[in-house]
Amino acid sequence: MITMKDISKTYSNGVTALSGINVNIDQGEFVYIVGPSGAGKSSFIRLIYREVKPTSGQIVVANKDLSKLKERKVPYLRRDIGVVFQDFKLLPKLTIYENIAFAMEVIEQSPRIIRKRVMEVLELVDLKNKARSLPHELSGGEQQRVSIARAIVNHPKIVIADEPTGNLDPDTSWEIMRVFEEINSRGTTLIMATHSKEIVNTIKHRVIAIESGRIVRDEYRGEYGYEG
Ligand SMILES: Nc1ncnc2c1ncn2[C@@H]1O[C@H](COP(=O)(O)OP(=O)(O)OP(=O)(O)O)[C@@H](O)[C@H]1O
Repeated sequence: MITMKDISKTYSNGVTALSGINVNIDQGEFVYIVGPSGAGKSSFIRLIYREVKPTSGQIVVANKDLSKLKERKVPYLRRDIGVVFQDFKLLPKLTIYENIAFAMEVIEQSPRIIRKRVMEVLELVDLKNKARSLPHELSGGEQQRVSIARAIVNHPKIVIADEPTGNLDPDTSWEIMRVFEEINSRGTTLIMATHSKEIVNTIKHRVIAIESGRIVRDEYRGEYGYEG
């Protein structure tokens, strides 16, 4: 599903965020990306949905070689990938329903299919009763569940989450994890960068640890491995 071969990334300011990255992630896996601040976790994640391009090496995502992918084909790659951010990134003037529907409108789905699917994902994240609310009327945890609903509405093969619980309290974080577990159990590959020792050590999955731009550990059912 995702293969990186000898990937390195040096930004234009000369900072090398990643080097010598070799990794293979299969369909249906759940992978935590852990490591100290500045280690390269976000850079790793951004490579997958081609928010950044590697300086060297090969990366294949959902059978697409990203080094060869033309700019105009990037939207097709993004259909295979749902992205969840720490700060939700909901559109403030649109209702919850409209925020999610928007992701389907841009790929020109019919109104009938949109209506059915949006209600389906709202049900999955248990927010049907908030469909007409605006984002600011929801709690942080609810807003994050909306952003997860939006990420999965087009049935992506991969969901990527960069610090999705970073702005949430522990109870709310567990709710978010329950939703991710449900999505992953239906066969979606899940990749999540996190600083949460509790989550990684409680809900066991593969752990890829990055330090100073290199993979230093890759374990199935691994531990967080850092303090704090
Ligand atoms: N767009 C950019 N331009 C220049 N340097 C960058 C850019 N993005 C990240 N970096 C640098 O690359 C290195 C890795 O950053 P990255 O954000 O990938 O780390 P991280 O592990 O996600 O950190 P954190 O846990 O703090 O989010 C850091 O030194 C950072 O300053």
